[in-house]
Amino acid sequence: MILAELIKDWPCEVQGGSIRIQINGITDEASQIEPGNIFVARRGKQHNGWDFVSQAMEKGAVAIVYDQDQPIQHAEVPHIWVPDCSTFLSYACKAFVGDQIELLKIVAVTGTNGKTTVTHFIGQILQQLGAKVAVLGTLGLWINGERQDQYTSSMTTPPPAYLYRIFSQCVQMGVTHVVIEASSLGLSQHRLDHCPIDYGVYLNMSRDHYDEHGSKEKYELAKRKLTTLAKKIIVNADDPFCLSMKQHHVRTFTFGKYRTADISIIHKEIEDTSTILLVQYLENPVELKIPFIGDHHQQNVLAAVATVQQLGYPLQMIAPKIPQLTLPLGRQQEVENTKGIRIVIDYAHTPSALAAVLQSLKQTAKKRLTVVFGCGGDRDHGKRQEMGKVADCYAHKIWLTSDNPRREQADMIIAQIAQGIKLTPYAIKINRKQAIESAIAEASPGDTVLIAGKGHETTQIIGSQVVPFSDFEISRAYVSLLNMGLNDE
Ligand SMILES: CC(=O)N[C@H]1[C@@H](OP(=O)(O)OP(=O)(O)OC[C@H]2O[C@@H](n3ccc(=O)[nH]c3=O)[C@H](O)[C@@H]2O)O[C@H](CO)[C@@H](O)[C@@H]1O[C@H](C)C(=O)N[C@@H](C)C(=O)N[C@H](CCC(=O)O)C(=O)O
Ligand SMILES: Nc1ncnc2c1ncn2[C@@H]1O[C@H](COP(=O)(O)OP(=O)(O)OP(=O)(O)O)[C@@H](O)[C@H]1O
Ligand SMILES: N[C@H](CCC[C@H](N)C(=O)O)C(=O)O
Repeated sequence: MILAELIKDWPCEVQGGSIRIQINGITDEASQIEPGNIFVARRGKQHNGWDFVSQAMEKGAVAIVYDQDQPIQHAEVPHIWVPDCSTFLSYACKAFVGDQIELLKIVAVTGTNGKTTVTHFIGQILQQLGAKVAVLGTLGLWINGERQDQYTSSMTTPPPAYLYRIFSQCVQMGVTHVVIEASSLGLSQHRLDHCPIDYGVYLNMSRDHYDEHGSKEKYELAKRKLTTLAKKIIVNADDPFCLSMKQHHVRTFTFGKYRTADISIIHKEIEDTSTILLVQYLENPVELKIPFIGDHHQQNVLAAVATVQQLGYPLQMIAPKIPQLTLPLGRQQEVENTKGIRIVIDYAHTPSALAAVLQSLKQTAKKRLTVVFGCGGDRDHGKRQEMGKVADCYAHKIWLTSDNPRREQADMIIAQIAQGIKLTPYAIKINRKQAIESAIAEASPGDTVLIAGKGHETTQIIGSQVVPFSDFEISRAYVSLLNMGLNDE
């Protein structure tokens, strides 16, 4: 593509070089520049992209985009001033891949909890119905249920330089539907600004990321942005915030527990490990046999069913696919053992997620319920005490430990969580491996041990160090020691 063509419809001022040059990509990460790319020198909270212009030039950048008052450094290439680098980045990455992505049906799911779960449920249902589906989010890129290891962004909602490259690859591979997670930070940081989203799904709204956004209001405003990006919104009518999104869009569809929703639950039965819902849309009720229990999973399945219905598949075709649904990695993942203890790994890292998973485990717990968890460093401080309160409410024993302390002190984070615990006995073990092993060692047959917060994660971030760490592998290794009797006293 010719640079002049790319920038002709965007407000900008150009100095130096020529804009009649061929470009072959755009990025704001200097280390990712390949010869022929444009470097967008974006100012962030940690760094100023302008400081990496020389690195970008050495790697072969052919133009620099910036939005600050800076003297030109490399007059041999065009310096393009734009009002805002982040929105330009989103616009330019989309323009670079062109109209081909209009061939894709794009669904974006937002909510405090359940985005990964619902995107994967939608993907699983569509795949069973014969579509070729890409699912993109916290667990990376999956196409028809297979993880694509070549995909490298660690973000839930990938920045534009990744997003549009993936869309373009999806078109080449014959993908028909792309289901993405729209995180609040992804929305506020303009990662999705020019994305042609057909359906925006609003799942739920509660506390998370208040510090990163600056306030509860700014977090909510970020979530609201999806109403301006999606052609139609699909809304959880049981959640007041989600329902209020109807005021901001003319095309809405609702799902929920009550008959006022477009798709609603008219009858429910809970069995040992499954839930049967009778749901209704217009006059035809259908039965959904959900292979899990827990109110949150009813919400997730209903959201997925509503979305697939809106994509054009009748409920009668969707219903037979529901019993085959599986939870994504690290979501209520069981660790098998011969000691009769139920050990569950789960990604709950917000107060409402922790409440949801503890509530559903309590429904089936035969004896005591123990929870092992911590809270992430450099993330919302206010949720820590709230998570302490939730654990206090449901568990018989709490083990407080580290969860990616990042640049904070793990013991300080734990002290903030402990402020929420009033009645339940708790123990502190900063070393997460020891905390997990102690909780399992202390459990008796019939007890349930929930290890929450890190789910599928395979690392622990301490300061600037990233060390291998998996709740699942540590628990599995420990139970196999127990199974061999090596740890019996
Ligand atoms: C708060 C936040 O989201 N920050 C993201 C944001 O940082 P930032 O805007 O402050 O950028 P910065 O790091 O100051 O860098 C400024 C510019 O310099 C460039 N740079 C920087 C350093 C360098 O060596 N070379 C270089 O070129 C950067 O690419 C960037 O263009 O842009 C960076 C580059 O894309 C991201 O790495 C960074 O994610 C941080 C690491 C992060 O952890 N984000 C998390 C909180 C996040 O976004 N999470 C949500 C999911 C949340 C959820 O699901 O609950 C997500 O969508 O992933
Ligand atoms: N609908 C829901 N309501 C409340 N909690 C939920 C819901 N769905 C899932 N959870 C809980 O939240 C945890 C994380 O789920 P999931 O990964 O699907 O959410 P997410 O929104 O994608 O999180 P993140 O974007 O931070 O990765 C689950 O392990 C479960 O404990
Ligand atoms: N997407 C979330 C995941 C948090 C997971 C938890 N283990 C933590 O590190 O806080 C975030 O980046 O805030």
